[in-house]
Amino acid sequence: MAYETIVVETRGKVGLITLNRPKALNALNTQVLTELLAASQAFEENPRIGAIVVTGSEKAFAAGADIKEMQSKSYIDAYMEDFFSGWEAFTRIRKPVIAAVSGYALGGGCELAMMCDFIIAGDNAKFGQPEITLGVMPGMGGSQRLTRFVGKSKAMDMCLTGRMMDAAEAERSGLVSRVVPAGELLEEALKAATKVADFSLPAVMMAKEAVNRSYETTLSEGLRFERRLFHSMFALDDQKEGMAAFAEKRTANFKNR
Ligand SMILES: CC(C)=CC(=O)SCCNC(=O)CCNC(=O)[C@H](O)C(C)(C)COP(=O)(O)OP(=O)(O)OC[C@H]1O[C@@H](n2cnc3c(N)ncnc32)[C@H](O)[C@@H]1OP(=O)(O)O
Repeated sequence: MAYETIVVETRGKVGLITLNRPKALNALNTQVLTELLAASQAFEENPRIGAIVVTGSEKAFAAGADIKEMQSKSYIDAYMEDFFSGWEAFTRIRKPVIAAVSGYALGGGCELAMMCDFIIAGDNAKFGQPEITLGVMPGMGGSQRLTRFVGKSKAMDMCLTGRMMDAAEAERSGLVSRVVPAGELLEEALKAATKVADFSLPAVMMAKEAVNRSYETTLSEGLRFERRLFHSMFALDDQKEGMAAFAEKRTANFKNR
């Protein structure tokens, strides 16, 4: 597929997707969604890829859903096409996905970052859910995911006032896993992704599935799910290799089997 709104590259075992609509600060339109899904699906199916990084430009990860594309929609348009539901497919990618956020991550941009497995932010990052200033509210998961990340009080503050959170506040609040100097963001994100990609892919995918399950179920069911997945890992060659490598004081050579 020829991509126009994203740039797709591989860096070793990492698939790198860069949002690329510089004139619109990477606003997320239907074409971006289609291309992002195609690229991430291609990485999902590529056995040489163990992790995916999604990033934007220095100024903007993404300044939101494309306001100009949606401004003239009617209620019936939005309802019949189940507007924004297509983004859920991105959350079904089973390989780990890291968001590397520099600059603005607003509205849908913040929501896309939260769909990833974790967020590494440049120290210039700004997160926000400013939809209220447009006469609407978050529609790509912000009211739900942001609340789970930062708690009710801060999520209400962000969604009701539309204010932005800087990188330091985002880290303190648990929205991002780490903050790095903006100039080193991509390098740090690729380093983290490469570290993940060097581990056993089935172990990584099961760990991702287990953490995600904690959002959807009770603690006792989640613990049971975790234990069952953990038990199943003793059927992996990679479990034998990982533990043998530890005992033999050498680096493990995982085969993703
Ligand atoms: C509604 C739901 C459910 C989800 C959403 O995501 S709605 C969108 C939420 N995001 C926003 O409201 C942010 C909108 N953008 C801004 O407030 C500003 O662009 C800024 C503060 C991020 C940056 O301001 P700056 O002055 O540096 O840059 P601009 O001149 O304003 O923007 C450059 C260029 O990009 C276009 N742009 C920016 N954001 C969007 C967007 N979300 N959708 C469409 N286009 C966007 C902006 O219009 C301008 O283009 P033109 O020069 O052609 O006007």
